[in-house]
Amino acid sequence: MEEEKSLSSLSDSDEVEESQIDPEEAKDKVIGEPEVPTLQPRKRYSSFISQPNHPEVPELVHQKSDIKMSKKGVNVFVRFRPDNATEQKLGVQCVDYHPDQKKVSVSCDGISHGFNFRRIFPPESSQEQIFLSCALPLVESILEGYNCAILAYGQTGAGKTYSLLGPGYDHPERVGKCDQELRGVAPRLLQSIFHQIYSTVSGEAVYKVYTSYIQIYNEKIFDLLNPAKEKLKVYQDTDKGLWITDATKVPSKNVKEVNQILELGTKYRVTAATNSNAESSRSHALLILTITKHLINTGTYRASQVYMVDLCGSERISKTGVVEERLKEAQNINKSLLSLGNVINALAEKRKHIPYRDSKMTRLLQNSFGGNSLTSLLLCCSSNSTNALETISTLRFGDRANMVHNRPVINQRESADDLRRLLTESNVKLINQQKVIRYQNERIIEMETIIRELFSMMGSSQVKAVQRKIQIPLAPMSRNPFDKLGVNTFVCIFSFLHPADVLSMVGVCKSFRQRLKCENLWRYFLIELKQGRMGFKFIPVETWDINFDKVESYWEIFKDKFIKSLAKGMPEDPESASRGIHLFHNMR
Ligand SMILES: Nc1ncnc2c1ncn2[C@@H]1O[C@H](COP(=O)(O)OP(=O)(O)OP(=O)(O)O)[C@@H](O)[C@H]1O
Repeated sequence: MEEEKSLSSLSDSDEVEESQIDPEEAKDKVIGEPEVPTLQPRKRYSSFISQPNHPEVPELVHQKSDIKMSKKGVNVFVRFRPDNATEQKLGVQCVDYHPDQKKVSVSCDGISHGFNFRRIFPPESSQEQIFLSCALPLVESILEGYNCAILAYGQTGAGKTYSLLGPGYDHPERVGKCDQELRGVAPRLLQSIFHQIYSTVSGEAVYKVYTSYIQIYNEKIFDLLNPAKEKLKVYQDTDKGLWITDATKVPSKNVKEVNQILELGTKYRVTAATNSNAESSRSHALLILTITKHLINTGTYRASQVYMVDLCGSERISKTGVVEERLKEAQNINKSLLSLGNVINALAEKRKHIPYRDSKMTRLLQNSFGGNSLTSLLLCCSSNSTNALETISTLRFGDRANMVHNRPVINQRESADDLRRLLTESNVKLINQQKVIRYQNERIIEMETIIRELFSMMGSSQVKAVQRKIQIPLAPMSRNPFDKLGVNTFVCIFSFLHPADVLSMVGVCKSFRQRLKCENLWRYFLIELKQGRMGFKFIPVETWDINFDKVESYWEIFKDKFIKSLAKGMPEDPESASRGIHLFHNMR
């Protein structure tokens, strides 16, 4: 199995050779294989998804959430579970739900306590509703490279494991075996993440997913995937962020593999029977997903960590009736939850010192509360009067968590190899462009020579005929026929080139740009643009019915954009260039 490394510490050498893995074949792989799979999105998965009832991803097809997660704040949700048999006998309902699903009031000893949260779920709410609100809106951010945390908090027996994982997740042999509609937030989130990964357009990104599963028991961190590893340590630095040394990270390709990891871990998670819960979790469990995304086109690596946290329940020792070993556990559980409460209070009050180091749990959740993470906190409560005090205490905790501000950022870094590759590609492009420019320049010189020869062969009567036709007075002293006609050789060449070529050459070739100082050339070019004749190399003069009176207004529109940097000198004879072009078209 691969050892834990911080996400951001993944160096290029950590990335194994990329291979395309067929998700079908991936299903049969066993956990703990040494190779790190790369999850290449497949186009065919996209088409699966567009078929509404395809068996591969049936329940994901129409999933939508009406919740918009706050990135800065902790998003607090509340779920009330149905009464159990004892509660039904001993108590009554003490909760009033407001129809807006955001307000709730709890009655205790004749006093009503009101609270506001992002959404409140009454006992009849389904597992799917919880997932759609608390977790689905995070999926996009997770795959963008944000850290996310989903935490279940509440009194013992209030439904944290049920909501986060599902019924049966306290028993290794029942992990992942519950009915589909009873699956909790975490398995649904995993499915959604893998679904998104495989349905991204192939070739854009390559993903890798690793899973870790740890527990905090009696203030020590244990690796649930390798119980021989005890007392794991938490480290933090500005570069690598927060990481747990030595925690096993298992490369995972699909939900089935993560379920196998959960199954393995659940064997070692400490649970015990208490008066409040026949299968009470005695440790805080953290399922940690590490997702790396390599964006091929930009050579960027993004990495996110997803914390799915099933906290132990707060409990009144007198009520739960625990003794000896269980009592020590209960004291430790309460102590760490108290530390969490203190951290939340300090953050809510914007104190300078936040006591993250008071317990292992608060240290590990440093990103989730007040740090680099998007956080969804699910408060699990009973709505029965026998638990009213605990419910109020849970809701007060959530009330303070509402005031906590986080600072999530996309975890991103560039890969040196990819940057080198992109640089080489740009250099090759540049060399090719330079070749094209050289070729074009050679052609221009060649054409200039031909045109000069052509003009020198023209007798003075021919030149006069041309002059009469276009009504340009001859400059009597000029020796060069070009000058006589008021035509610049380069202007002539310009009229032979495709305007798009001209523009691209101007963009890349300094000497070309310098020769194109004459404003009239630009006028000509703009007229061509305006008249939509960019597609023709030679423009028949018959169709060339430009109203020269309007040239000024075209010119005004584009002058600033095109000319400012290019045409510093004003033409000596503003008419000459356009006349020259006109002449050339007439001659052809
Ligand atoms: N929404 C619900 N609908 C039906 N049954 C529920 C619901 N929530 C919890 N339960 C049941 O209540 C019992 C206690 O739930 P669970 O073990 O999830 O509590 P917990 O908060 O994780 O407790 P602990 O902190 O002691 O581990 C379980 O039998 C569970 O199946």
